[in-house]
Amino acid sequence: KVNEDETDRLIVDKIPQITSIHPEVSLFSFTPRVILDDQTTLCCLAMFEDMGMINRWRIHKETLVKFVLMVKKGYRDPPYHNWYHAFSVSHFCYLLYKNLRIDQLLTDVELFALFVACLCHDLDHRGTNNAFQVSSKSVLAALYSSEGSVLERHHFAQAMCILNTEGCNIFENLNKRDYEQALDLLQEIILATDLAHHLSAVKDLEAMAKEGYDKSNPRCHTLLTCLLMTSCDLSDQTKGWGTTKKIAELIYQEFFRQGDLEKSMGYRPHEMMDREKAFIPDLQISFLENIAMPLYRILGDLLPGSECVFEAVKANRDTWMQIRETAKRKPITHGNSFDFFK
Ligand SMILES: Cc1nc2ccc(C(=O)NCC(C)C)cc2n2c(-c3cc(OC(C)(C)C)ccc3Cl)nnc12
Ligand SMILES: [Mg+2]
Ligand SMILES: [Zn+2]
Repeated sequence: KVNEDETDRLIVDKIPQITSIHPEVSLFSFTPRVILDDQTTLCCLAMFEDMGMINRWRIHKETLVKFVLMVKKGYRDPPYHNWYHAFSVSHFCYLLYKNLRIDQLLTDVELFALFVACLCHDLDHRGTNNAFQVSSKSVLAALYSSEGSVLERHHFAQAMCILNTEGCNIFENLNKRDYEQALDLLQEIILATDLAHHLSAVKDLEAMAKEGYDKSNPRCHTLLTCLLMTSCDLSDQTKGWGTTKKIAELIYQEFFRQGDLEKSMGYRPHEMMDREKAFIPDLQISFLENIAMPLYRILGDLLPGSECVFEAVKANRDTWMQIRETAKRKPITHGNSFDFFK
């Protein structure tokens, strides 16, 4: 049960002007993880309000409060895939709206579905990846492994459960057409956060970046919403080095716990999940060069004004290269992968 007095207070109090939460909240340089946990719900309400979504979709304030609190409660507390990840991902979607006016490229239903997908996209994440669902024969694998994207199908199912909970359906006042489209988009966008799905779409994304975005082409809309979702999902990498370093600590805490579990089950874990083999600078340079930088380069090609975002990711890759050189000269003392974070 979401506690009553928090809900009541959020319902009664007027939604504040978003800049009253932090004057720099609309800048790409702003790091949403500085916002205190009990302020994140209020900030979500303020983002919905500032994007004009409460009026446009006739969302009942009480319904919105209950929805956001249920989503927040729907996250577990692994080191990385927790509520703060969903909140920071959603904040980047808000930045794309405020700074790059993505509302001029997408329909208002697509924009609404994208923001809701950001909030819901990792619901009930267990801190283990899709491969682990299958190898550990988890309940989720039993449910979804025949279709693939096991975790992402579960995240979507959890979002549907919340929308179907009494008093939490923020789509309730959409007309039939918008309602059906919003749910279809929500599923499509959440499924797009499967790394395998993204990697299979990169060729098409690069082609679209080359040809240019055609607002009259439905395929372009689909590709762009998926790209914006994955850009939000990785947005910690677009901030300063402090954030990049902190996120690496959290991600590898989560990865190494999975590796420990795999070892206890008699499996040999992926090197990046094996605390005895992982060399974090190399792994992060590879992730940034092979996944993050190509993603934000395409974003920069498609959205004028977002070049600064790509530059920030590149700068973080460069810092990892400096760390790598220093670390290579000074061998790791007692084989602890986290020495870089001292
Ligand atoms: C800092 C950071 N390092 C990472 C290092 C490695 C990997 C990984 O899975 N490598 C597997 C091999 C086969 C390539 C992911 C990493 N990662 C993600 C991430 C991105 C995802 O997919 C989208 C959003 C579609 C890109 C899905 C899940 C996650 Cl956890 N988010 N931040 C990170
Ligand atoms: Mg995910
Ligand atoms: Zn995510």
